Amino acid sequence: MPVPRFKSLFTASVLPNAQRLGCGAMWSRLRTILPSPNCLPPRWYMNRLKEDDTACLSALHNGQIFLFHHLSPLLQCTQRGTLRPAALATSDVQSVLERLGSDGSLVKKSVLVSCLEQNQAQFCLDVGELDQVSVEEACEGKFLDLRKSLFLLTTAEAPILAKGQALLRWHQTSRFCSATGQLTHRNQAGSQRACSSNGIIYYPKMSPVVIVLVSDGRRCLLGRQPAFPLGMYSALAGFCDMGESLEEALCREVAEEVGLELQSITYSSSQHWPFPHSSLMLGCHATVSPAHTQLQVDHAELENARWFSLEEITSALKLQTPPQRGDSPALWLPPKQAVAHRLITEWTKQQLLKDTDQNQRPGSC
Ligand SMILES: NC(=O)C1=CN([C@@H]2O[C@H](COP(=O)(O)OP(=O)(O)OC[C@H]3O[C@@H](n4cnc5c(N)ncnc54)[C@H](OP(=O)(O)O)[C@@H]3O)[C@@H](O)[C@H]2O)C=CC1
Ligand SMILES: [Mg+2]
Repeated sequence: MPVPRFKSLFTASVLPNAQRLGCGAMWSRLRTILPSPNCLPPRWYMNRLKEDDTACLSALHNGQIFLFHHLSPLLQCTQRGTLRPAALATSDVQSVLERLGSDGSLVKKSVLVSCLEQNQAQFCLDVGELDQVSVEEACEGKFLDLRKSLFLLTTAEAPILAKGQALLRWHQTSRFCSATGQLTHRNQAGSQRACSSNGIIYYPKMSPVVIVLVSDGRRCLLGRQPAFPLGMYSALAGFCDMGESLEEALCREVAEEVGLELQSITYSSSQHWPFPHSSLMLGCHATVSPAHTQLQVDHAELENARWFSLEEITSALKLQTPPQRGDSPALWLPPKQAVAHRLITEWTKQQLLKDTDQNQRPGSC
């Protein structure tokens, strides 16, 4: 497809304004002069689909769907033996649903999650009301628990599944208005619900969660919850309390869970995480004084927490398969898609650089 001249014009002049004014307002002003949908940058096109039910329905008919069954995504095996989320053409999903006796309205319950470069929209749909095995056979895939999927998937589509599950769950649990008790109705994109009696609009909610990799300069601190897979340790995390800043939440969580006082905090990156409902994970690094590293683990929160050396972490990062019952307990780290993994990788790189710098100093042997 030829690159539209509009695109470079928007990127250079309109996009910065859109960011300043807020995309919604900017979109309303510009919708009359914009070119056809597949010339729009994907983010703008997504915004249009959220506001225009007819356009969204048409995008759904020409789009792709990731299927879920009771919130577990459908995965397919690739020729190389790896797993990938099944992105099915809407027309194919429609025929499968009809063959399995569902009426045509089910597909309209899809929620908009993403958009490919050529503005082909991607949706998620939960077909929990149909027989799981029949859908798996018809679509040549398997529905797999999302937590397990995130450990197995290496594709860039993993965050789309996480977002899709969070949105689907929100719709399943937000059918009634909390003010009037009346039914709520969703827009076609699934980005909001409105009360049928007083029009209050509800948007999907996320809980802010802080997550921190604490270091004493030589080692990093990881904790283990009883529900974690065998051998897995992760960075310390906790929900923000109402009114707390990121820094206050971090200091409180670390003090509560392991009894340490943080010296410095640096922000790293954030991530949407679909568990337990829908969280915005705010990832940070923090340091404690090497003189005060004694842990007081709160066993109501954590099964265990301990300091890990650089060697232990680098070996764990190389592990390809999770430890099995009966193995000697090896350290197993969170999946690559998790912000905890990113924090651990960043810390490891920083420590290796520090070691290299020290070895290259004049006089070091
Ligand atoms: N992506 C990643 O890399 C990682 C993500 N995480 C995620 O971080 C999340 C938080 O970590 P965790 O250590 O469990 O948190 P906390 O240490 O805050 O402990 C969890 C407890 O906090 C209470 N709580 C307070 N606010 C909420 C809320 N909005 N939703 C649910 N529970 C709340 C609940 O207690 P009660 O039941 O008593 O009310 C819950 O059991 C986890 O859900 C986990 O999935 C964790 C590690 C890595
Ligand atoms: Mg915690």
